[in-house]
Amino acid sequence: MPTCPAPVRPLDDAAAAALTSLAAGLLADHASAVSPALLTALPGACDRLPDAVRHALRPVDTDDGLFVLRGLRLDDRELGPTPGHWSDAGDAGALWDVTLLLVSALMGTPIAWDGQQDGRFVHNIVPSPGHESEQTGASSEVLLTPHTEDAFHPGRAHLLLLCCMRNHDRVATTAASVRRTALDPADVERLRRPVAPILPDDAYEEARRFAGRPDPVPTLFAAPDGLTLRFDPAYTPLDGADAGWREAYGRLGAELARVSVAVSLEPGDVLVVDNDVVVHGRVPFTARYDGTDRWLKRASARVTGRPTRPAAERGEHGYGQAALTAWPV
Ligand SMILES: O=C(O)CCC(=O)C(=O)O
Ligand SMILES: [Fe+2]
Repeated sequence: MPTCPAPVRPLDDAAAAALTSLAAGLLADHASAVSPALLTALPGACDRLPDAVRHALRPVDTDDGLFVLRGLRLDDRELGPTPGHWSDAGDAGALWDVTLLLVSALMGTPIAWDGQQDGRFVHNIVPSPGHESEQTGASSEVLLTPHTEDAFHPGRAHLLLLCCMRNHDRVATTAASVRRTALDPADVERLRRPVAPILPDDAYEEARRFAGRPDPVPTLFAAPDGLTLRFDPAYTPLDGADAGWREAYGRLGAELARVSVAVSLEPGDVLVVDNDVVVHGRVPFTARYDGTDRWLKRASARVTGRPTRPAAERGEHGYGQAALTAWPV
């Protein structure tokens, strides 16, 4: 797998400084990165950024379905130890939470989930003892299979943002764009039919106890700009699917593996992924558990009016989960 052929969007020093000082000002005004008032102040703060910065921070607009924003400065010596678990993170790296929220707010509306990481809008992704083999951000020893983020839910993000705090071992995030695959039109037709459901992942304890019937959902969707996908094989039971559909699903997985790129994020990088076009994952690694582990911050945003998903999704129950938005929309 090639390492980082992902498109890089450079942020020049002036733009990086404007963003960082805006984030520092917001954090000083609100004392904590998890303050609800800070969230509602984000759009007004974004309006104060120069046009050039706003342009550099436009959403993903190519068939790669992703880019790496590079240019924000992060000094490892100023960062405390990597938390051992997301629940120990507290205010660690809070300036980066606010920076990531600003980048998200420039592209859409940040969202969060009651049932994930205490409803925080910025998640801490760190390897945690006891979770090594899970299919969640806290794992390490296993391949995190390529997936659409929060694929089980109709309110999932359009954009996923991963900001790298620390990555000494250069562990790669993987990403594959459905628009780079070469699929047989007959397979596309099959996979556009709602055949198998996608269950909530292990990060959502409450949703996993939901008693309602899981609805089958389409895997592919023909949007006006090209194909989009909703794909999470680790949480997709295939028992109700016929053999032809299963084979097509397998060929989609193989094509995504063929076009997959490995992005080894550097401190200060923000990987922006179009969650309708690209599935992402992570290669296996061995956790250090000594305070110097890999550490990412993750935010999610919705972009209103995007024609990238079937209208029928709006009728889904979402396993009783509701996304929270940073401000009323
Ligand atoms: O650790 C990574 O590179 C990606 C993990 C992941 O899938 C996520 O944070 O949503
Ligand atoms: Fe993910």
